[in-house]
Amino acid sequence: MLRGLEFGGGGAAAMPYLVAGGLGLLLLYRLLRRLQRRMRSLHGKVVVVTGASSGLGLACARAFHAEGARLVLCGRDLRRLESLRDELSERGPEDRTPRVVPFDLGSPGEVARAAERVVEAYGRVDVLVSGAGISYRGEAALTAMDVHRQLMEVNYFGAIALLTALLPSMLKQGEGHIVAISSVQGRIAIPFRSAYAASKHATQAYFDSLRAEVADSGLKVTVVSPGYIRTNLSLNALTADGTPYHAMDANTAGGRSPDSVAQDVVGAVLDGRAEVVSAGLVPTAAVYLRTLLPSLYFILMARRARSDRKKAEQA
Ligand SMILES: NC(=O)C1=CN([C@@H]2O[C@H](COP(=O)(O)OP(=O)(O)OC[C@H]3O[C@@H](n4cnc5c(N)ncnc54)[C@H](OP(=O)(O)O)[C@@H]3O)[C@@H](O)[C@H]2O)C=CC1
Ligand SMILES: CCCCCCCCCCCCCCCC(=O)OCC(=O)COP(=O)(O)O
Repeated sequence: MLRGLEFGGGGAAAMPYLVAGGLGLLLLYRLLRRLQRRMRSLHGKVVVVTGASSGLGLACARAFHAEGARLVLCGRDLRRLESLRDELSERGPEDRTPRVVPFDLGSPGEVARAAERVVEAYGRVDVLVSGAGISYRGEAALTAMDVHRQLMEVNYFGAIALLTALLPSMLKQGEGHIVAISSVQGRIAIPFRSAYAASKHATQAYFDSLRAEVADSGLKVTVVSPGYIRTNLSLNALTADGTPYHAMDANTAGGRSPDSVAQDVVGAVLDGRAEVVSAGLVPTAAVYLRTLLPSLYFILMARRARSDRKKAEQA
């Protein structure tokens, strides 16, 4: 008994040393990661960015260019892609002038040809940032099937069609990095986002499978799951009948800056991370809640649906 008490007392006395040791190990781990990151470089790497004409993709293009990468810029809006190319070409040597490959990810016929032009641009692809995407706002029960299909076509099928066309050359190289820009809505589903959340859940699952399959081929796969970002996403979102939503949501307007999320994307590539949840406390907590206490999460989401519906009726 006495011995036990003595032991207990000794354990309490050792606690500060254990805490200090733990913190020391954590600091050492962070320091090593920072050193490792400094040793990796994106200089001269060929980085393909889809969705480079706006928002997060545009910010990623700027961030990778600042790291010394050679860029291939993709999107539909040629004018905005060319304007980004001109902006970046003024900031780097001529051999790093970005190439522009415009195409519609929602048009299956265009993707294979576009992939050829993407590889031709610099003769290789080191990093693919699959950032293009559209969102949606609507009641599942009232949503036209064409809208569900369009969300899947752009966010999921288009993205994996491009990747499938680029994979053989990346596998042949034996090194490369694939970054899927998903969303926290690839981990949790919220009301009135059925088509969007479904397309992002599909993205998460596909890239998790792929990561395992290419693990021994020298290719890394990162899924980035951001929370709200200040971009045009809500303006461009589709509604239940397929017409654009055309409004800036408060959540979108109050979201993180695209530049800071782009820094997380660059960091994830430099650190070779498998996944990054780039979101605030509440969306991140929601991801854990959905996994650990799903019944509570479902109750909260039913409440959210009721409240959103009431707000829409009053508006
Ligand atoms: N904003 C947010 O709150 C969040 C965004 N995300 C994700 O970030 C990604 C980027 O979105 P974000 O920057 O916010 O939104 P934006 O609307 O600002 O940008 C979307 C980009 O996707 C491109 N795109 C859309 N449709 C197509 C298409 N059919 N073919 C080719 N390119 C297309 C657009 O280019 P163009 O018009 O030239 O075709 C544009 O460059 C998306 O995958 C989104 O789901 C994730 C979490 C939160
Ligand atoms: C601190 C304890 C919190 C416990 C969690 C309670 C659950 C609260 C639910 C919160 C839901 C967060 C949703 C976040 C959605 C989001 O960030 O989505 C990112 C996007 O992709 C945005 O696309 P959208 O078209 O929806 O604007």
